[in-house]
Amino acid sequence: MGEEAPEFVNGEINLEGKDFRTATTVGHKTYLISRSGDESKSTISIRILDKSTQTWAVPTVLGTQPVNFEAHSAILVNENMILVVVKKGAPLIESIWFLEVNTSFVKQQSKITGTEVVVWSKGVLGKSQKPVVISGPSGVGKGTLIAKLMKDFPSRFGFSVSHTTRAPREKEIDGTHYHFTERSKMEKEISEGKFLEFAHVHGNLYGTSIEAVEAVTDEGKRCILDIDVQGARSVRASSLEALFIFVCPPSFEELEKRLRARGTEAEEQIQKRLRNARAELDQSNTPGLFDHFLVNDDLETCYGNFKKLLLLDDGSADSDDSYSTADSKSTPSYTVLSKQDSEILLQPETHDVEKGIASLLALDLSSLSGGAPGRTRGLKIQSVHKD
Ligand SMILES: Nc1ncnc2c1ncn2[C@@H]1O[C@H](COP(=O)(O)OP(=O)(O)OP(=O)(O)O)[C@@H](O)[C@H]1O
Ligand SMILES: Nc1nc2c(ncn2[C@@H]2O[C@H](COP(=O)(O)O)[C@@H](O)[C@H]2O)c(=O)[nH]1
Repeated sequence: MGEEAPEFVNGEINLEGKDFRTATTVGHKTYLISRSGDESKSTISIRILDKSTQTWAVPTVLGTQPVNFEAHSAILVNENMILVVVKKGAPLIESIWFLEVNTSFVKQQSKITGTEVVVWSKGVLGKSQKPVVISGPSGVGKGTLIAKLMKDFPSRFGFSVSHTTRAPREKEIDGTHYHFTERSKMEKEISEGKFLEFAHVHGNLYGTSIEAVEAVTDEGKRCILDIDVQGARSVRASSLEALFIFVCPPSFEELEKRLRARGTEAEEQIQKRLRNARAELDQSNTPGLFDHFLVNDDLETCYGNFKKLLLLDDGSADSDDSYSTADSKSTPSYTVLSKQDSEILLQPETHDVEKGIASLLALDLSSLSGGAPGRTRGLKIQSVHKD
């Protein structure tokens, strides 16, 4: 594993002098978190000691992990997760991570892999607006509506770039319209838990990676997903809270006309898409699946109604959860000091306090939401000023 073996003193793990290693006990298990590699290219490795059997396990580690840090500190948040603060010399918010050890996602993945599982989730300040899922039959105009929204509100909305095994159309750019990928590669990544949802659509595999959604929300934008009805159903069943909109054609004849006029599909594919359209229109009526329906007859009218649903018609922003006012651009390094109820105190390095560039911080975890396989949101940070 590339790091030193743990030493024991009186039956406990000896951590003395090892600022790169922490041991956190959750129930009868102790999670040993160590840095492996050097400071310029360090990653975290994890081992689990089952105290009842005195056996070590190397868990399957999922999620995006913290990299390139000097040291870390850790504290138990609750029986489900450990807060890990890494020392990075980067804005504090880049340093706050959660290691999930017992959440429902961990249990689900443990069942699938048949191994011990831990999952990383990055901490994010404040909450984000609900992503918007847009579904509807091929050719109805989803892409056209989304393109108009992106053009009018580029700083407010971001598109979740899906993965697909279908071949790119002329003018489609890899990484912008889709991540065009090989089926075997995509299937492997699905089995590694990297996808929020996936479905076989019109003979190809399509899917939304967790990273695709997080990349948009990390930029502070509202995420738009253009996915089929099966995908919408999977997102409904996931932990991602979203707004679900179904776009209907004014008639089946008009849908066929648009699909043909677009000129991107061969006849066989057009026939397949039209057959699937009937099924999608039927399934869109599943109770509780879609929150809103839009009929895309006249484009401008439909776009106006779309904006109304997103509360954009009167020039006001959609409900915007306020973010913490803590200065997330400061770069002092912090370590975990103590925990009381849902508040964790973080201590800056002594010389940062002496220089007057840092004070104690209180991390309020009472409104956490989300979590692995996505980000852990709802963090609030406040400076604690001494009188
Ligand atoms: N209201 C409308 N009236 C007439 N044509 C339209 C309207 N909306 C979209 N179109 C046209 O219909 C065609 C299909 O639209 P678009 O590509 O946006 O559909 P889509 O739902 O995204 O399809 P897919 O699911 O296959 O990606 C395009 O050529 C587009 O210009
Ligand atoms: N379940 C998912 N469906 C997706 C995703 N990305 C796109 N789609 C849907 O596929 C069809 C066809 O798209 P096309 O670009 O080949 O015309 C369309 O209904 C999309 O909504 C996805 O990630 N997951």
